[in-house]
Amino acid sequence: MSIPALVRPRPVHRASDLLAAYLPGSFYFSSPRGTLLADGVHSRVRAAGASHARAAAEALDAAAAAGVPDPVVAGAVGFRPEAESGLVVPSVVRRAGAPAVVRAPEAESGTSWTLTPRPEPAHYADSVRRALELIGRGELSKVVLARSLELAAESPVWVPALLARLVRADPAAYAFAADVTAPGDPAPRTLVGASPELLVSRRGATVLANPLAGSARRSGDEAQDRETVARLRDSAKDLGEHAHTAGQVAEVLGRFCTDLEVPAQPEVIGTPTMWHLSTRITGRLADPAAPACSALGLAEALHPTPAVGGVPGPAAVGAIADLEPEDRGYFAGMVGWTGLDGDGEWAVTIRSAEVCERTVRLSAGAGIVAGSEPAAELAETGAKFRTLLRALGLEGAV
Ligand SMILES: C=C(O[C@H]1C=CC=C(C(=O)O)[C@@H]1O)C(=O)O
Repeated sequence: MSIPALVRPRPVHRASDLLAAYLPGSFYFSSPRGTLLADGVHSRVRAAGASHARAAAEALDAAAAAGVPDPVVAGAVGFRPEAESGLVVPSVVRRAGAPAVVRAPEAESGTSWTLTPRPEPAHYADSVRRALELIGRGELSKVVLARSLELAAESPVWVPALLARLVRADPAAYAFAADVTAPGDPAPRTLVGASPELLVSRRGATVLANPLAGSARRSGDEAQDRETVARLRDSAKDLGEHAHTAGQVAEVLGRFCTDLEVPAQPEVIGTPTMWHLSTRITGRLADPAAPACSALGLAEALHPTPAVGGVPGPAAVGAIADLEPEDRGYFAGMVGWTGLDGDGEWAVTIRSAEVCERTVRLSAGAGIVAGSEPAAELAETGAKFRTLLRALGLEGAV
């Protein structure tokens, strides 16, 4: 006679209820795989140096021993993991299915904002030129250069409403809101966004990564978008930019997997505001029990992919430090969760903003390769801002 496995029944929630229950300080993450809302802090995960996976595994074991139901490590890690990290084991986790498609609510209007580009567009274009010189000298093949928009509202920004608009505008996105308050912040700080890019997801021994690179603005006009997609699919510059990213992600995952499936050609995927070249890479883990093979361990091994860093990686990270006047903070890092069994899901923190009371700092980057044009990269980063600007009711402001 077989003995039924002991299972802890999970409460059943609706994705829309979890979204409605989000409050600043909670952790929210939704994707086509499901929705997770986490509250309270059972413990904080403090990693020595850049490696969080081992500290996370220890924190999860301790939480399970203390009786925390369904323990997960959740939160965000910045572009420079040694500088910014906000990972916790929450006290309570609620899960639901993927967000449903509903009519996106109109963004608030009537708030007046001041907008400050950081750096000035001309400075960004100049940085692109300098990156092209490095590429011309053979020091780099690709580097992603980012810029930010700093917005200030008249009154505090209500993050739950902003998150709800992001989720409803694109229920298939990796949508998130994570508390990233740092000592010295005048008020709570939240990282919020709707990323199209899955860094890595793990379910049992199966892993999936979905690197994106190579982009075009989505106009909303069907005929024009058909042309744009056809051009993107054939663009040697974008295909090259994409190959750097997909190749590196496949190479890193190959170290952990017994078999890996990498499509020969990227496909084009769309968000409400952009088109991207996309490669879905799947693999089977050789040793799923190793902490390095947890979803967080794999995410750390992959970060920064050339979708946010460049090739070769260390030279690109150095060039970013030299050419970008502002620190990236949590932009172009990772956000997600990992459970006790090592399963989980981590997205790249792009199409995101850090919100602190009345201020919103949103950032976007573009991959620079031989053949890139400063004006086009400036326009591409501007187009990428639209995910957040739309949700703030500010599209067309830049
Ligand atoms: C760095 C960003 O996008 C990355 C992901 C998709 C396409 C990209 C590109 O075409 O440059 C970027 O690598 C961003 O949105 O800020």
